[in-house]
Amino acid sequence: MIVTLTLNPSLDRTIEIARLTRGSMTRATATRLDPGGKGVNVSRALAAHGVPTLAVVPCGGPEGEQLTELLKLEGIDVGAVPVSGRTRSNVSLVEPDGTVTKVNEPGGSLRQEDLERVDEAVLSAAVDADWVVASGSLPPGVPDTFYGRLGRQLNELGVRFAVDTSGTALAEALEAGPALVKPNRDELAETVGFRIDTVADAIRAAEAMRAAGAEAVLASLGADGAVLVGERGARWGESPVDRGRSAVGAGDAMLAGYLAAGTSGSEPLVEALSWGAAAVRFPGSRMPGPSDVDRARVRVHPTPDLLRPLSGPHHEHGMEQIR
Ligand SMILES: Nc1ncnc2c1ncn2[C@@H]1O[C@H](COP(=O)(O)OP(=O)(O)O)[C@@H](O)[C@H]1O
Ligand SMILES: O=P(O)(O)OC[C@H]1O[C@](O)(COP(=O)(O)O)[C@@H](O)[C@@H]1O
Repeated sequence: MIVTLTLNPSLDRTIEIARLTRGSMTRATATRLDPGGKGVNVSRALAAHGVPTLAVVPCGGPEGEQLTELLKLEGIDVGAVPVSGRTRSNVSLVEPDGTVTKVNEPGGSLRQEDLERVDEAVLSAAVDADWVVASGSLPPGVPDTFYGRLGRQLNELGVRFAVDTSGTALAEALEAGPALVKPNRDELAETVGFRIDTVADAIRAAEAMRAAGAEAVLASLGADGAVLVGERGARWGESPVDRGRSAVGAGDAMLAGYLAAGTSGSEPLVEALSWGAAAVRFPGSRMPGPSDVDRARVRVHPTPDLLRPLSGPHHEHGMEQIR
């Protein structure tokens, strides 16, 4: 079983519009609502593939109730921890050329007693877990040391810990020696303090993250695929997408694919890339199931082209690269 922890889950509203014009009224052409947050998405992708998973989420207010309802409708086991702060809503505005403008709320505050109950929920579920995955931003009230401390507790239990976050929370988590981290290009650059312009830069940054404590680094590079750096060296692969709809949640689907490979015996980088590319083909943060994943399109390069420049500038969702 794979346990996910999303300390700052969300209701993700995706609104498709013809064109975003600041300061004017725009009518939506389509809209969808997904249960959201990075760990939540990992659980959704795993569940869609029949991989046992539990999503631990603090839930507050009517939005929290709606989140648990939506997750249950997708057949996901939810470890809901009731909290007083309201669950947030995040909005993505999507234009026909694929440009995504995203607004993420900070999320309701968590108090010390909320965090203790979250800890309890994760650690009791961890007893039966192959992995615990902590993903996403920390809501107000949560110290940057939270993931690092959780990682050390999981190490003592002998449970593998994966983390996908940013900033100081990521730097602190590295010190706990996680089995896996999944930075994107911006998170790599922010952590190591140099620009990531080529595959070689990404590999060098991933090596620096290993030196800081991570056992393996799955660094996602948007349209340029991903590098996997671990004790067996560095590998780079890609999975081109012709017609992408939304890269929101693609990193979460990719992480889910990597973890699922451990339970099925498949090649982790191929699973990661094929699940990530499948998510990009869907609107909003819809997660792919088995029939959506096309492993034949994945190219893992035996020798990475180190000098290959990465496409586009550093970006959050990068859909301008998909036409
Ligand atoms: N434009 C794209 N074309 C093909 N694959 C993509 C594209 N954008 C994202 N992906 C896939 O999704 C993965 C995660 O995307 P990325 O934007 O790097 O992460 P995150 O969503 O965490 O910011 C990539 O490694 C890649 O496999
Ligand atoms: O916790 P954060 O960093 O605010 O991110 C939350 C958002 O991340 C998502 O999980 C999508 O993640 P990515 O686009 O980074 O893959 C959304 O569902 C959610 O709105």
